[in-house]
Amino acid sequence: MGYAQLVIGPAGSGKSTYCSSLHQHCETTRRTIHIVNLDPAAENFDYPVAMDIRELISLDDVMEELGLGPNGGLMYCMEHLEENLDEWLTEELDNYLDDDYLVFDCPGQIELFSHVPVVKNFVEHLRRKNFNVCVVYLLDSQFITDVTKFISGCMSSLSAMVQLELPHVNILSKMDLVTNKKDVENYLDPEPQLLLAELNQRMAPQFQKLNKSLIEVVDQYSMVSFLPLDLRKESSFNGKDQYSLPSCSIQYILSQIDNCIQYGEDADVKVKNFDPEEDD
Ligand SMILES: Nc1nc2c(ncn2[C@@H]2O[C@H](COP(=O)(O)OP(=O)(O)OP(=O)(O)O)[C@@H](O)[C@H]2O)c(=O)[nH]1
Ligand SMILES: [Mg+2]
Repeated sequence: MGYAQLVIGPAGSGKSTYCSSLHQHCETTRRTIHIVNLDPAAENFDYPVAMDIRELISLDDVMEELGLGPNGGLMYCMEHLEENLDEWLTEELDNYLDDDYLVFDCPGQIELFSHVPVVKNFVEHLRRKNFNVCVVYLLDSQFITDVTKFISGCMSSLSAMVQLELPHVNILSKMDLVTNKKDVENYLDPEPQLLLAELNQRMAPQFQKLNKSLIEVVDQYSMVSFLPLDLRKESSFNGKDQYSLPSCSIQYILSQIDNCIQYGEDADVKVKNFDPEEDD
Protein backbone atom coordinates (compact mmCIF):
# COMPACT_ATOMS: atom_id res chain seq x y z
CA MET A 1 0.00 0.00 0.00
CA GLY A 2 1.37 3.43 -1.02
CA TYR A 3 0.23 6.83 0.23
CA ALA A 4 -0.31 10.00 -1.75
CA GLN A 5 -1.40 13.60 -1.36
CA LEU A 6 -2.69 15.43 -4.38
CA VAL A 7 -2.03 19.11 -3.70
CA ILE A 8 -4.41 21.31 -5.66
CA GLY A 9 -5.91 24.79 -5.51
CA PRO A 10 -6.07 28.02 -7.50
CA ALA A 11 -2.98 29.61 -9.04
CA GLY A 12 -0.66 31.10 -6.46
CA SER A 13 -2.51 29.64 -3.48
CA GLY A 14 0.76 28.29 -2.07
CA LYS A 15 0.83 24.68 -3.28
CA SER A 16 4.54 24.52 -4.10
CA THR A 17 5.45 26.38 -0.91
CA TYR A 18 3.32 23.89 1.07
CA CYS A 19 5.11 20.98 -0.62
CA SER A 20 8.52 22.39 0.16
CA SER A 21 7.57 23.12 3.79
CA LEU A 22 6.24 19.60 4.09
CA HIS A 23 9.49 18.26 2.73
CA GLN A 24 11.51 20.33 5.20
CA HIS A 25 9.31 19.25 8.07
CA CYS A 26 9.75 15.59 7.15
CA GLU A 27 13.52 15.99 6.89
CA THR A 28 13.59 17.36 10.43
CA THR A 29 11.44 14.56 11.72
CA ARG A 30 13.39 11.94 9.72
CA ARG A 31 10.42 10.85 7.75
CA THR A 32 10.70 10.06 4.04
CA ILE A 33 8.38 11.67 1.54
CA HIS A 34 8.83 12.20 -2.19
CA ILE A 35 7.55 15.32 -3.91
CA VAL A 36 6.42 14.99 -7.51
CA ASN A 37 6.17 17.94 -9.88
CA LEU A 38 3.07 17.71 -12.05
CA ASP A 39 3.28 21.30 -13.30
CA PRO A 40 4.82 21.38 -16.79
CA ALA A 41 5.27 25.16 -16.45
CA ALA A 42 7.16 25.12 -13.14
CA GLU A 43 10.77 26.23 -13.22
CA ASN A 44 12.16 26.64 -9.73
CA PHE A 45 11.82 24.22 -6.89
CA ASP A 46 12.58 24.55 -3.21
CA TYR A 47 12.36 20.79 -2.80
CA PRO A 48 14.15 17.85 -4.39
CA VAL A 49 11.95 16.70 -7.27
CA ALA A 50 11.40 12.95 -7.14
CA MET A 51 9.39 12.67 -10.36
CA ASP A 52 8.89 15.42 -12.90
CA ILE A 53 6.27 15.77 -15.63
CA ARG A 54 8.74 17.94 -17.54
CA GLU A 55 10.72 14.81 -18.29
CA LEU A 56 7.70 13.59 -20.19
CA ILE A 57 6.71 16.85 -21.86
CA SER A 58 7.82 20.47 -21.77
CA LEU A 59 5.38 23.38 -21.91
CA ASP A 60 7.86 25.53 -23.85
CA ASP A 61 8.14 22.92 -26.60
CA VAL A 62 4.37 22.56 -26.80
CA MET A 63 3.80 26.30 -27.04
CA GLU A 64 6.50 26.69 -29.65
CA GLU A 65 5.69 23.70 -31.82
CA LEU A 66 1.90 23.86 -31.65
CA GLY A 67 1.55 27.63 -31.42
CA LEU A 68 -0.50 27.36 -28.21
CA GLY A 69 -0.74 29.93 -25.43
CA PRO A 70 0.27 29.09 -21.82
CA ASN A 71 -3.12 27.74 -20.69
CA GLY A 72 -3.94 25.85 -23.88
CA GLY A 73 -0.38 24.53 -23.79
CA LEU A 74 -0.82 23.33 -20.23
CA MET A 75 -4.05 21.55 -21.09
CA TYR A 76 -2.24 19.86 -23.97
CA CYS A 77 0.56 18.72 -21.64
CA MET A 78 -1.92 17.30 -19.14
CA GLU A 79 -3.78 15.44 -21.87
CA HIS A 80 -0.45 14.05 -22.99
CA LEU A 81 0.15 12.90 -19.42
CA GLU A 82 -3.25 11.23 -19.43
CA GLU A 83 -2.43 9.35 -22.62
CA ASN A 84 0.87 8.20 -21.15
CA LEU A 85 -0.31 7.16 -17.71
CA ASP A 86 0.27 3.48 -18.37
CA GLU A 87 3.80 3.95 -19.61
CA TRP A 88 5.23 6.99 -17.85
CA LEU A 89 3.52 6.86 -14.47
CA THR A 90 3.71 3.10 -14.15
CA GLU A 91 7.40 3.15 -14.95
CA GLU A 92 8.11 6.01 -12.54
CA LEU A 93 6.09 4.42 -9.75
CA ASP A 94 8.18 1.27 -10.12
CA ASN A 95 11.00 3.19 -8.43
CA TYR A 96 9.04 3.37 -5.20
CA LEU A 97 8.42 0.83 -2.54
CA ASP A 98 5.18 -0.48 -1.21
CA ASP A 99 4.68 1.94 1.64
CA ASP A 100 6.25 5.06 0.12
CA TYR A 101 4.60 8.44 0.55
CA LEU A 102 4.26 10.67 -2.51
CA VAL A 103 3.09 14.28 -2.66
CA PHE A 104 1.94 15.59 -6.04
CA ASP A 105 2.42 19.32 -6.61
CA CYS A 106 -0.21 20.16 -9.24
CA PRO A 107 -0.65 23.10 -11.58
CA GLY A 108 -3.05 25.87 -10.51
CA GLN A 109 -5.49 25.81 -13.43
CA ILE A 110 -8.65 24.78 -11.63
CA GLU A 111 -10.35 23.51 -14.78
CA LEU A 112 -8.08 20.48 -14.38
CA PHE A 113 -10.10 19.47 -11.34
CA SER A 114 -13.51 20.74 -12.24
CA HIS A 115 -14.35 19.62 -15.74
CA VAL A 116 -11.62 17.75 -17.57
CA PRO A 117 -11.03 14.12 -16.63
CA VAL A 118 -7.23 14.08 -16.59
CA VAL A 119 -6.71 14.37 -12.84
CA LYS A 120 -9.54 11.96 -12.16
CA ASN A 121 -7.90 9.39 -14.44
CA PHE A 122 -4.54 10.10 -12.87
CA VAL A 123 -5.98 9.40 -9.44
CA GLU A 124 -7.70 6.24 -10.62
CA HIS A 125 -4.38 5.05 -11.96
CA LEU A 126 -2.76 5.67 -8.57
CA ARG A 127 -5.53 3.79 -6.84
CA ARG A 128 -5.10 0.83 -9.17
CA LYS A 129 -1.44 0.88 -8.14
CA ASN A 130 -2.64 0.50 -4.58
CA PHE A 131 -2.19 4.07 -3.38
CA ASN A 132 -4.37 5.64 -0.70
CA VAL A 133 -4.93 9.15 -2.03
CA CYS A 134 -6.07 12.31 -0.26
CA VAL A 135 -6.84 15.64 -1.93
CA VAL A 136 -5.27 18.63 -0.21
CA TYR A 137 -7.03 21.75 -1.40
CA LEU A 138 -5.33 25.07 -0.69
CA LEU A 139 -7.17 28.35 -0.65
CA ASP A 140 -5.38 31.65 -0.04
CA SER A 141 -6.59 33.21 3.23
CA GLN A 142 -6.26 36.63 1.59
CA PHE A 143 -9.25 35.68 -0.55
CA ILE A 144 -11.78 34.85 2.07
CA THR A 145 -12.22 38.17 3.73
CA ASP A 146 -15.90 38.35 2.83
CA VAL A 147 -18.78 35.98 2.35
CA THR A 148 -18.96 36.09 -1.45
CA LYS A 149 -15.28 35.20 -1.82
CA PHE A 150 -15.69 32.48 0.77
CA ILE A 151 -18.60 30.91 -1.11
CA SER A 152 -16.74 31.03 -4.39
CA GLY A 153 -13.72 29.36 -2.72
CA CYS A 154 -16.01 26.67 -1.29
CA MET A 155 -17.58 26.09 -4.70
CA SER A 156 -14.26 25.55 -6.43
CA SER A 157 -13.13 23.17 -3.69
CA LEU A 158 -16.48 21.41 -3.87
CA SER A 159 -16.26 20.90 -7.62
CA ALA A 160 -12.90 19.17 -7.13
CA MET A 161 -14.38 17.10 -4.32
CA VAL A 162 -17.35 15.96 -6.38
CA GLN A 163 -15.25 15.22 -9.43
CA LEU A 164 -12.44 13.35 -7.67
CA GLU A 165 -14.43 11.52 -4.97
CA LEU A 166 -11.53 11.26 -2.56
CA PRO A 167 -10.89 12.09 1.09
CA HIS A 168 -10.47 15.84 1.07
CA VAL A 169 -8.66 18.26 3.38
CA ASN A 170 -9.18 22.00 2.93
CA ILE A 171 -6.38 24.31 3.97
CA LEU A 172 -6.44 28.05 4.32
CA SER A 173 -2.91 29.07 3.35
CA LYS A 174 -0.74 32.11 4.18
CA MET A 175 -2.20 32.71 7.63
CA ASP A 176 0.91 34.74 8.48
CA LEU A 177 -0.41 37.46 6.15
CA VAL A 178 -3.74 37.83 7.93
CA THR A 179 -3.69 41.03 9.94
CA ASN A 180 -7.33 41.36 10.84
CA LYS A 181 -8.29 38.13 12.59
CA LYS A 182 -12.02 38.79 12.41
CA ASP A 183 -11.77 38.72 8.62
CA VAL A 184 -10.90 35.07 8.60
CA GLU A 185 -12.12 33.71 11.90
CA ASN A 186 -15.74 34.06 10.79
CA TYR A 187 -15.16 31.61 7.98
CA LEU A 188 -13.13 28.89 9.66
CA ASP A 189 -16.07 26.86 10.89
CA PRO A 190 -19.03 29.03 10.05
CA GLU A 191 -22.64 28.66 11.05
CA PRO A 192 -24.70 28.17 7.83
CA GLN A 193 -27.48 30.49 9.06
CA LEU A 194 -25.00 33.29 9.68
CA LEU A 195 -23.43 32.79 6.26
CA LEU A 196 -26.85 32.99 4.65
CA ALA A 197 -27.78 36.16 6.50
CA GLU A 198 -24.51 37.76 5.47
CA LEU A 199 -24.89 36.65 1.87
CA ASN A 200 -28.44 38.02 1.69
CA GLN A 201 -27.20 41.29 3.05
CA ARG A 202 -24.53 41.52 0.38
CA MET A 203 -26.60 40.54 -2.63
CA ALA A 204 -29.63 42.11 -4.30
CA PRO A 205 -32.99 40.74 -3.02
CA GLN A 206 -33.70 38.64 -6.13
CA PHE A 207 -30.81 36.30 -5.17
CA GLN A 208 -32.25 35.16 -1.85
CA LYS A 209 -33.45 31.80 -3.13
CA LEU A 210 -30.15 31.14 -4.89
CA ASN A 211 -28.24 32.13 -1.76
CA LYS A 212 -30.23 29.66 0.31
CA SER A 213 -29.52 26.84 -2.14
CA LEU A 214 -25.83 27.67 -2.27
CA ILE A 215 -25.47 27.65 1.50
CA GLU A 216 -27.42 24.38 1.67
CA VAL A 217 -25.08 22.76 -0.83
CA VAL A 218 -22.01 23.94 1.03
CA ASP A 219 -23.50 22.77 4.32
CA GLN A 220 -24.73 19.39 3.07
CA TYR A 221 -21.34 18.46 1.71
CA SER A 222 -20.04 19.35 5.17
CA MET A 223 -16.99 20.88 3.68
CA VAL A 224 -17.26 24.33 5.18
CA SER A 225 -14.24 23.57 7.21
CA PHE A 226 -10.77 24.88 6.56
CA LEU A 227 -7.60 24.23 8.50
CA PRO A 228 -5.73 27.53 8.82
CA LEU A 229 -2.07 26.84 8.08
CA ASP A 230 0.62 29.11 9.45
CA LEU A 231 4.01 27.96 8.21
CA ARG A 232 5.76 29.87 11.01
CA LYS A 233 4.39 27.41 13.55
CA GLU A 234 6.67 24.55 14.39
CA SER A 235 5.17 22.26 16.99
CA SER A 236 2.00 20.25 16.66
CA PHE A 237 0.24 23.45 17.53
CA ASN A 238 -3.44 23.77 16.86
CA GLY A 239 -4.98 26.67 18.66
CA LYS A 240 -4.79 30.40 18.98
CA ASP A 241 -1.49 32.15 18.40
CA GLN A 242 -0.09 35.18 20.17
CA TYR A 243 -2.49 37.43 18.27
CA SER A 244 -5.31 35.04 19.26
CA LEU A 245 -5.66 33.94 15.66
CA PRO A 246 -6.66 30.31 15.30
CA SER A 247 -4.06 28.53 13.18
CA CYS A 248 -2.22 25.26 12.89
CA SER A 249 1.25 24.03 12.10
CA ILE A 250 2.29 21.89 9.17
CA GLN A 251 2.80 19.02 11.59
CA TYR A 252 -0.81 19.20 12.71
CA ILE A 253 -2.05 19.36 9.11
CA LEU A 254 0.11 16.39 8.18
CA SER A 255 -1.30 14.36 11.05
CA GLN A 256 -4.84 15.13 9.86
CA ILE A 257 -4.00 14.04 6.31
CA ASP A 258 -2.21 10.91 7.55
CA ASN A 259 -5.38 10.04 9.38
CA CYS A 260 -7.43 10.41 6.21
CA ILE A 261 -5.24 8.00 4.27
CA GLN A 262 -4.59 5.71 7.22
CA TYR A 263 -0.88 6.28 7.09
CA GLY A 264 0.86 4.80 10.11
CA GLU A 265 -1.92 2.40 10.99
CA ASP A 266 -0.42 -0.43 8.95
CA ALA A 267 3.02 0.37 10.35
CA ASP A 268 1.68 -0.07 13.88
CA VAL A 269 0.35 -3.47 12.96
CA LYS A 270 3.73 -4.48 11.53
CA VAL A 271 5.55 -3.43 14.70
CA LYS A 272 3.12 -5.41 16.79
CA ASN A 273 3.47 -8.55 14.68
CA PHE A 274 7.22 -8.53 14.96
CA ASP A 275 7.43 -7.78 18.64
CA PRO A 276 8.19 -11.10 20.41
CA GLU A 277 6.92 -9.70 23.73
CA GLU A 278 3.48 -9.41 22.21
CA ASP A 279 3.27 -13.16 21.62
CA ASP A 280 1.97 -14.15 25.03
N1 LIG B 1 3.56 35.06 3.37
C1 LIG B 1 3.36 33.89 2.79
N2 LIG B 1 3.55 33.75 1.47
C2 LIG B 1 3.34 32.55 0.91
C3 LIG B 1 2.94 31.41 1.67
N3 LIG B 1 2.81 30.37 0.83
C4 LIG B 1 3.11 30.82 -0.40
N4 LIG B 1 3.43 32.13 -0.37
C5 LIG B 1 3.81 32.99 -1.51
O1 LIG B 1 2.78 32.98 -2.48
C6 LIG B 1 3.32 32.95 -3.80
C7 LIG B 1 2.80 31.74 -4.55
O2 LIG B 1 3.26 30.58 -3.89
P1 LIG B 1 3.45 29.18 -4.64
O3 LIG B 1 3.83 28.19 -3.59
O4 LIG B 1 4.33 29.31 -5.81
O5 LIG B 1 1.96 28.95 -5.12
P2 LIG B 1 1.42 27.79 -6.10
O6 LIG B 1 0.06 27.47 -5.64
O7 LIG B 1 2.41 26.69 -6.19
O8 LIG B 1 1.35 28.59 -7.49
P3 LIG B 1 1.13 27.95 -8.94
O9 LIG B 1 1.88 26.66 -8.99
O10 LIG B 1 1.68 28.99 -9.87
O11 LIG B 1 -0.34 27.77 -9.09
C8 LIG B 1 4.84 32.95 -3.62
O12 LIG B 1 5.30 34.26 -3.74
C9 LIG B 1 5.03 32.43 -2.21
O13 LIG B 1 6.22 32.91 -1.63
C10 LIG B 1 2.76 31.59 3.09
O14 LIG B 1 2.41 30.68 3.84
N5 LIG B 1 2.99 32.84 3.58
MG1 LIG C 1 3.31 25.74 -7.88
